[in-house]
Amino acid sequence: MGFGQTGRQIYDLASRSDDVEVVAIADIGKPDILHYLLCSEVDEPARHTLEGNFLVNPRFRSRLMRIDQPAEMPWDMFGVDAVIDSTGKFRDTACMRDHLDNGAPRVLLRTLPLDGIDRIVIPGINGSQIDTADRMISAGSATTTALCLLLHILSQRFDIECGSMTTVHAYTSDQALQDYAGSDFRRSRSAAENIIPNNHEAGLWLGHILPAMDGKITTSALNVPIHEGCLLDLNLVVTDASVTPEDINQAVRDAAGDYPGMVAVVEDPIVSSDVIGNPHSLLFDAKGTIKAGDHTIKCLSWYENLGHAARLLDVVRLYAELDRKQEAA
Ligand SMILES: NC(=O)c1ccc[n+]([C@@H]2O[C@H](COP(=O)([O-])OP(=O)(O)OC[C@H]3O[C@@H](n4cnc5c(N)ncnc54)[C@H](O)[C@@H]3O)[C@@H](O)[C@H]2O)c1
Repeated sequence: MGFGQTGRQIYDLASRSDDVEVVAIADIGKPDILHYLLCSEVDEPARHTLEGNFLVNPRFRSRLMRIDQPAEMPWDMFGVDAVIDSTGKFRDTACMRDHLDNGAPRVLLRTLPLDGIDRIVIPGINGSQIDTADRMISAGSATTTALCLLLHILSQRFDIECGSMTTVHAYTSDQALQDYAGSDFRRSRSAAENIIPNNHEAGLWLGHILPAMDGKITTSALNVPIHEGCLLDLNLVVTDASVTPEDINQAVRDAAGDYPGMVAVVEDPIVSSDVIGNPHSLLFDAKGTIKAGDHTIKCLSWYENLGHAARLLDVVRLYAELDRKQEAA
């Protein structure tokens, strides 16, 4: 549900996979406009045609439904294995329950939840801990995934006392182009003209993903006037005063191979536009690591939304594989 930037990226990735099919799409948008938006951003628009209310690609046909509430979407008619909710609107358990009550065996949020759910799954970190009983799931967010992957890698090599993360984030579609009264003071200011400080919820949920990091990392965001490409700025206080920036860089280089397609290290002096279209969830910037005093290390990493769309499909696959094993047992 939600055929926005993330939904379209998921759909295009699925259309080029050999295992995931999108059978139905719920959005408030008209089918011809959704198709137009999809074609405006994919590499091969000719692969995607609109036939009545169906989006069609060489692998599958997806029924477009103009529905704006999870309680109204008849998932049982489509026999789905899972629903991905990428509207950003239905983040509480009551709405997730509506998806389940309408025949979705599982619902996967594209972003962090508002209240307690069964599990937050970050592939590469806790994907092996999933359970067949999980029904309400979140795949975190692009920022949460980048942060957790980096903390996971560094905490296996270094003792981290505490730290702070700021994501320098591309604007999101819920921000106003012009000043416009919203629910939050700063987010009511023009996204096109301002650096806008925001809270970031990743810190609240870190303990669910990396228990050892619970309460140790504060998180915030600066939304900036660029369309795509985000920079994770992580400052860590490490116990060992002898740790050097090169030690940190080498730890990430050594670990990157354990996270194929998810983590990579860039040695070139890149900028945000260089990361557009990069499917990694964490692109560690080896030139960005510096040290202050004896214990404070600062490092930079890049990511963009496409990597998160890929991780959402990874989470769908993790549960499909678990179900297959369960059925075979
Ligand atoms: N893209 C990012 O970098 C990013 C980062 C953090 C959080 N988010 C949040 O995650 C959510 C999804 O991200 P996105 O970039 O795909 O957003 P998006 O705005 O591009 O997509 C949201 C889609 O959901 C649809 N939608 C909205 N309300 C709906 C409803 N009631 N019923 C059915 N469909 C509905 C919209 O028409 C749109 O197509 C947004 O809330 C966004 O703010 C995005």
